[in-house]
Amino acid sequence: MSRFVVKLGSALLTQAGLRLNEPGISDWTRQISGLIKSGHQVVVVSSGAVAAGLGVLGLTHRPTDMPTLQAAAAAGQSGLATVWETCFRLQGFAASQILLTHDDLSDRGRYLNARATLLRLMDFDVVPVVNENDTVVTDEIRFGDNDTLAALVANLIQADTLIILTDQQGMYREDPRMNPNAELLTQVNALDRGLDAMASGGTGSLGRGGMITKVRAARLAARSGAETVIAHGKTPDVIARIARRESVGTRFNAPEAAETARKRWLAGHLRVKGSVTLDAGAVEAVLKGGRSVLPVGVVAVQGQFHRGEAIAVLDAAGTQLAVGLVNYDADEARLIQGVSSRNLAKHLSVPGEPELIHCDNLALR
Ligand SMILES: Nc1ncnc2c1ncn2[C@@H]1O[C@H](COP(=O)(O)OP(=O)(O)O)[C@@H](O)[C@H]1O
Ligand SMILES: N[C@@H](CCC(=O)OP(=O)(O)O)C(=O)O
Repeated sequence: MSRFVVKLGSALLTQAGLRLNEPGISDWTRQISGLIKSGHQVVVVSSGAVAAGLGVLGLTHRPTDMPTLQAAAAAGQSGLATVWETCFRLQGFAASQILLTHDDLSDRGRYLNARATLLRLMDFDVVPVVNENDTVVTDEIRFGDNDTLAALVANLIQADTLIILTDQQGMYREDPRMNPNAELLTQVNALDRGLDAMASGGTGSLGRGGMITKVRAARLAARSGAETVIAHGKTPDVIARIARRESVGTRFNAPEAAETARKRWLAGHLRVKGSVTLDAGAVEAVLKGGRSVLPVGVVAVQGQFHRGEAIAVLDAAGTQLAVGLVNYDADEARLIQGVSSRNLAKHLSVPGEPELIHCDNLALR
């Protein structure tokens, strides 16, 4: 048995951006049902609520303001879920709707709950259809694109393969909308940082993330050992062919062994309330030595956060190196930055742990 997350983007799920692509959804449900009948488990991550809602609201263009976008998502989501459910029922399966926000996945208790529910649904052969809960999220906490959400779901259920279906044959060396002669990449290493420069954030008129969010999603999925395949959703039998490991689209190999579940959960904190900047010695200790972040190596503290919350760890250039759970409030961290751990009592009335972030609570980016 293998576990798959199949993500379908807005570019595929709508017809001219105004109606749901029902023939497409019918064909993908047929393919996904085939996988389930062969003993595999599948979670679907489906975009398309906003695009479907535009038609319901009588709009001909995607609005830019949040209330109208959120209204469109609410108006479109029920129709989207109904189409998935109807199509799966015709294949002999039930479907279920799961709407998630970033907060659901950054709170450890809710994360574990979501995991248990998804796994239980699949035990019952009920197909979870996941989307972002667009109607309630604010700009600060939204994933925005469903590529990131799909990668976190792949981490959550420890999927073997994340399949991202879009309106291109895969990832090219350059955006094919800019250079139609760009070369299609068939096999890459998900951890190769060189891929970022080839993937632009440019999208079609409906998508949100472009290729860059897909590359980041592949890297995130690789944390739990999942491979990612990006392919064109209209390639005949694309899902079955990927499951048979045929060469379709771009396969992102996941070379590293899976991280611990706790570190994966930590790495999924994409929105943080603050950060600390490290000096060069501390950067080296954290990156190469796998060491804790000590107050003595901190040169600046940004934002307002509380003990136990997730914060980012930056180098002097502002590059995010890691995310970790901090042992002090921001105000305390400012008092002890640059201070040796044995001298904390001189700066704090109640000194706590010697580490600002313990290495067990630190996930490298
Ligand atoms: N290197 C690249 N290879 C392929 N597509 C790219 C690349 N860089 C940018 N893109 C763009 O990414 C788009 C797909 O992303 P997006 O529109 O967000 O679709 P979806 O809704 O499926 O997520 C493509 O149509 C393409 O224009
Ligand atoms: N949650 C949104 C989808 C966001 C989005 O457009 O994502 P994507 O198609 O992955 O670029 C919706 O249902 O409309």
